[in-house]
Amino acid sequence: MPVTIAFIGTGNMNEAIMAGALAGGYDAADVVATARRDERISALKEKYGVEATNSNPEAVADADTVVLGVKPYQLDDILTEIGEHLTKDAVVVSLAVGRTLESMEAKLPEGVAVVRVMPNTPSMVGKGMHAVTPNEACSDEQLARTKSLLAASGDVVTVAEKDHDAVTAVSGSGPAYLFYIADAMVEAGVLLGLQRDVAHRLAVQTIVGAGAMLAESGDSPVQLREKVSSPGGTTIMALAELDRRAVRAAMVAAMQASHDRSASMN
Ligand SMILES: NC(=O)C1=CN([C@@H]2O[C@H](COP(=O)(O)OP(=O)(O)OC[C@H]3O[C@@H](n4cnc5c(N)ncnc54)[C@H](O)[C@@H]3O)[C@@H](O)[C@H]2O)C=CC1
Ligand SMILES: O=C(O)[C@@H]1CCC=N1
Repeated sequence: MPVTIAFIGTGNMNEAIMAGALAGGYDAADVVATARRDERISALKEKYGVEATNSNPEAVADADTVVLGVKPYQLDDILTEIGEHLTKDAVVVSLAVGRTLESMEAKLPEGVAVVRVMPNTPSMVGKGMHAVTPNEACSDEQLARTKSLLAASGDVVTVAEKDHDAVTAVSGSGPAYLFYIADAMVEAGVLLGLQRDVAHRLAVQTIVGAGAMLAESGDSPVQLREKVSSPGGTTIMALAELDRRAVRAAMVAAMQASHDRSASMN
C-alpha cells in the first residue's frame, strides 16, 4: 500500500498526532515518520510499526499529507528540502508556532496547499486542541483530510490566521499554566501537612473533575465557581486571597507574553 501520511521531525507533537491517528484507525502501512537519530528511527518503527527514515525527501515522495513537527527555526530548511519532492495533491501541515502561511509559501513551490495548525500536548492522550487555518491554495478536500487526521487526537477548530497568536496564548501554551497550578496545589498541600502522594492524587483528580464539569455541564466558569463558594465559607476566602494577590492580572499578563512571543517568531 502506498504511503499517504509523512510526519517530518517526529518529536513530542508529531508523535502525539501520529499515535492518535494510528489509534483512531489510520493504517501504520500508510505512515512514514522521519527523525535524525538512528535510535529514534528504530524506536518509532518498533513502537508504531510505521516506516521510519532520516530522509525527508524520500518520506514525502508518496505522501498526500505532510505534517511538519520541527521547531520554527528549523522550518525553512525543511520546506526548502522537501518542496520539489512533494506530490501534486500534497497538503503541507505545519505545527510551528508563530510561522505564518505567507512565510511558509515563500519557501515552497507556487501553489502548494498549506495548513497552519496550533496544536497542544494533550494530543498525547487524545484530548488535544487543534486550531487550523488553510492557505488560498488548499482545497476543501485537502482541509477536510487534514482535519480528519487531527481529529484523531483531539478537537479541531478553524480560525482566522490573525487569531493564531491569541490561540497560542490560550490553548497552545495553556496546558503549562494548568501544570503550574497543579504543582502549586501539590506543594501547598504538602506545606499544610499532607503526604506528597496524597496531595498529588487530590490535586490531579480535582483538576480532572473540574475540567469534566467545564466540558460537560454547560455552565460558565463563573457559575461553576459560585457553586463551590458558600457565603463566608472556605472557598470565597481562598478566592479573595487570589484576587488580593492579583492572580487574574498575572494570568492576563502571562498570556499577553505568550501572544507577543508568538507574534515575534515569524
Ligand atoms: N510542545 C508543544 O507544546 C507545542 C509545540 N508546537 C510546535 O510543534 C513543533 C514541534 O515541537 P515539539 O514536538 O515540542 O519539538 P521536539 O523538539 O520534541 O520535536 C522536533 C523534532 O524534530 C526533529 N528534527 C529536527 N530537524 C529535523 C530534520 N532536519 N529532519 C528530521 N527531523 C528533524 C528533532 O530531532 C525533534 O525530534 C514546533 O514547531 C512547536 O512550535 C505547537 C504547539 C504546542
Ligand atoms: O512554547 C512553545 O514555543 C510551544 C508553542 C506553544 C506551546 N509550546
